[in-house]
Amino acid sequence: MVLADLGRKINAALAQINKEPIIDEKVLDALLKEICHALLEADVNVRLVGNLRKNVRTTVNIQELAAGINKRKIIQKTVVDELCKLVDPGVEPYIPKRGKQNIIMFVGLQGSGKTTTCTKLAYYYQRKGWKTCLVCADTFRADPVQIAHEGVEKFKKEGFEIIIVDTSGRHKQEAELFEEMKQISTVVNPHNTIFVMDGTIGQAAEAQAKAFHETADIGSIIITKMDGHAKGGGAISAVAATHSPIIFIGTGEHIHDLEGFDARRFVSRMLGMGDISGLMETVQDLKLDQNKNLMKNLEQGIFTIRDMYEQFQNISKMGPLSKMMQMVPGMSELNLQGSDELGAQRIKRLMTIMDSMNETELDSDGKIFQQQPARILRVARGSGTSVQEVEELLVQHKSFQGMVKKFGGNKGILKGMGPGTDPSKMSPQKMQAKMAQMQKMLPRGMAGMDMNSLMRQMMGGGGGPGAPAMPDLSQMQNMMKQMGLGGGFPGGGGRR
Ligand SMILES: Nc1nc2c(ncn2[C@@H]2O[C@H](COP(=O)(O)OP(=O)(O)OP(=O)(O)O)[C@@H](O)[C@H]2O)c(=O)[nH]1
Repeated sequence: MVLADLGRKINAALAQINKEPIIDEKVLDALLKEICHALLEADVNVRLVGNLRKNVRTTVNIQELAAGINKRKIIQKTVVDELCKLVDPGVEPYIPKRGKQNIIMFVGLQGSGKTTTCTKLAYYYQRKGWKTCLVCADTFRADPVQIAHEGVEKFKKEGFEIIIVDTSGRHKQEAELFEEMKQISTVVNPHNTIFVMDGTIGQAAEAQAKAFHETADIGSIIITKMDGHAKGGGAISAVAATHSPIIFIGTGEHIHDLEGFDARRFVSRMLGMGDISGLMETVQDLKLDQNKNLMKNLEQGIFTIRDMYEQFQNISKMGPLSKMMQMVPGMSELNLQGSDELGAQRIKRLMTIMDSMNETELDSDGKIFQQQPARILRVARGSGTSVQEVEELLVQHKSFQGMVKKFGGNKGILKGMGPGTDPSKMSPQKMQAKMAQMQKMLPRGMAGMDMNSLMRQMMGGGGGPGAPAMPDLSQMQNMMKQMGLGGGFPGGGGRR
């Protein structure tokens, strides 16, 4: 993601002031110049960048700051606050209400990713247990207004809670598009109109957002295509043009590639500081607390084969592992997109093997297979795999057990995240402590690595027992293996 470049540049500028012996006007000017330059390069609107510079200068008055006050900290905090303001209009988005009918209308230009995003959003709510449906008024036929109206009325009668209306962006004339949008809006009377914007459009974003804002009562924004080469800065201007909050960003073409948006978390992730509360929410979404046995086991550092099976089931529902990894402080710079397919395929394969295990085996810690190797042959035959693959699964399980001991247990990261914990209510101190704890758990020497060669090493299947030892990379590979990613399986590949 190109935003990571922006984050890196801002980070470097912020870090630079730590090296300056004296913080004076000159240092502040140089810092602001660097930051503004980076923002402009990322296509953030010139006026917004100018505002940011002015606001920082107003808030941080070097002359008036008393001696002894930590000027560096004040400058850094002010810059982060201003970056957050860029993407946060200070307006609360519409929150759907349970048990009610929430009509959500999508608008946006052709190709912005509307239809894809409607589907992702419908799936997002469905996964969370809402009765959800889609009205496809995104049609070539001449009667989209009627289709939208009839569709919404039908689903209202049937008691759907989330009714998403997709509209068309295929018009030769902008005026026609806006007229149709108005007519559909009148007949479906949406609770929330979501403006979908392509994250790659750069400086054109502001004018486009303004035009939509003047016609439709835009309630929220979703920015798509924030994977790949989106500079993203242009789309940020949409917030200022519409005074509407970004609620999600699209980060790929798959149904899971929709991420909730929160200004502070976004900036924190962009600056490589991780997104602990996002990670905690994701972990909570795994509904560990509904599985009392697992929670109890984790706290004691126990992890049976069945636990692994259930976690794979949950993870498959949650979407790509790379999304979770990017929330870990220091991991955001790793572009793990390509490994998702591989991870998903691998998980499926491993689950097939576990499907052929009996109750005793599933509830065991895996040692039973070493004691009675005939079981391995039986499972391999039953699952249509090979002895080697079953053995690989057992190795995988063992490394997960190690991970659970590290992350779980009394001092683990999962401690305090049991049933009823709400990460959004966690105190900043506790959040900070968790973050520091996670950072300590990361493999040594990750910072400053050549990411390309790291990716080559991880995905190239060069790892696994027997591979030449690489001090930093082997640790990284281990971690990736433990998370179920990377080509590090012994004899990688197997039958697929
Ligand atoms: N990489 C990436 N591609 C996306 C994302 N969202 C949508 N796309 C792709 O963008 C293209 C256009 O998406 P659509 O959903 O058809 O766009 P639309 O706005 O509905 O377009 P019309 O139906 O023509 O109005 C498709 O190829 C999608 O797969 C995203 O977040 N990332």
